[in-house]
Amino acid sequence: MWRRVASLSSSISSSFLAQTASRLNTWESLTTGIAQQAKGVIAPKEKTPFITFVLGGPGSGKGTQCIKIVETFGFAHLSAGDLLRREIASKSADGAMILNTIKEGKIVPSQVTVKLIQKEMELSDNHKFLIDGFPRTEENRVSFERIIGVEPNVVLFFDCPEEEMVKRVLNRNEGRVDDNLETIKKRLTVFQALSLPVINYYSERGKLYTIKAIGTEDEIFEQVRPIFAAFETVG
Ligand SMILES: Nc1ncnc2c1ncn2[C@@H]1O[C@H](COP(=O)(O)OP(=O)(O)O)[C@@H](O)[C@H]1O
Ligand SMILES: Nc1ccn([C@H]2C[C@H](O)[C@@H](COP(=O)(O)OP(=O)(O)O)O2)c(=O)n1
Ligand SMILES: [Mg+2]
Repeated sequence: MWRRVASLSSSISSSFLAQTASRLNTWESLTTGIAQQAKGVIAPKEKTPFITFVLGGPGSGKGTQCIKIVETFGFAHLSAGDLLRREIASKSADGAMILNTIKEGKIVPSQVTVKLIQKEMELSDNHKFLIDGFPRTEENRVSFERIIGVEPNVVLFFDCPEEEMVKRVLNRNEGRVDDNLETIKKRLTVFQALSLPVINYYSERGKLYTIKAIGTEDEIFEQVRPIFAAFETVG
């Protein structure tokens, strides 16, 4: 599990820690390093993480399908957009910059977003993560790999016609500052220019699962379900 514990036994030998460190390899950066474990701050994560990136244009249904995946397969849902909106609401130092970026339909600097994702991953007891709306740019992707130190197991792409995405976003009714025609148009341009290359990257690496994101929510989920069911069977 991913739980933090108050202390590790002070009798843990350095050779044990060395072995643990080598087993953890990719997780050292995420868990702030083995040195802190030696100090008794953080317990080793017991399970290898299973990471799914959830991609698709604005309004393609990522968040809606993530809720179903969580209910059915027990993932932790980390929405990059929700984490950024939480920063705005908390009036943190980056809040004003994030708000302006989102209003403009642009992408927040990767370091900010990756740090928020990293914090949520560290705090989670789960080892299965749905990272929704990330990576949206090559810079996002490279930054995650550098800071977190792992690659996704699965990348879902919700492929939806633009006119359907626009219709859905304009009807979303969640009071979002970016759910207006002007911002959506900008977001669609950013999606084509910056997000499609990331989708192509994962396609070339054989990690991409493309979902035809039209039809009812349940019909779409029936395309999603077998992808995760297959991984459950494997282990
Ligand atoms: N299959 C669907 N058909 C019609 N509307 C949908 C469908 N899936 C989601 N929606 C609605 O479209 C809007 C955008 O969905 P959302 O899940 O927020 O997309 P995203 O996270 O990709 O922007 C929401 O109001 C949602 O209720
Ligand atoms: N990786 C990300 C994800 C979201 N953002 C910003 C810019 C996006 O337009 C907004 C909203 O993202 P969100 O995923 O919530 O949007 P949709 O659910 O696709 O409509 O947040 C970002 O800068 N970087
Ligand atoms: Mg969303």
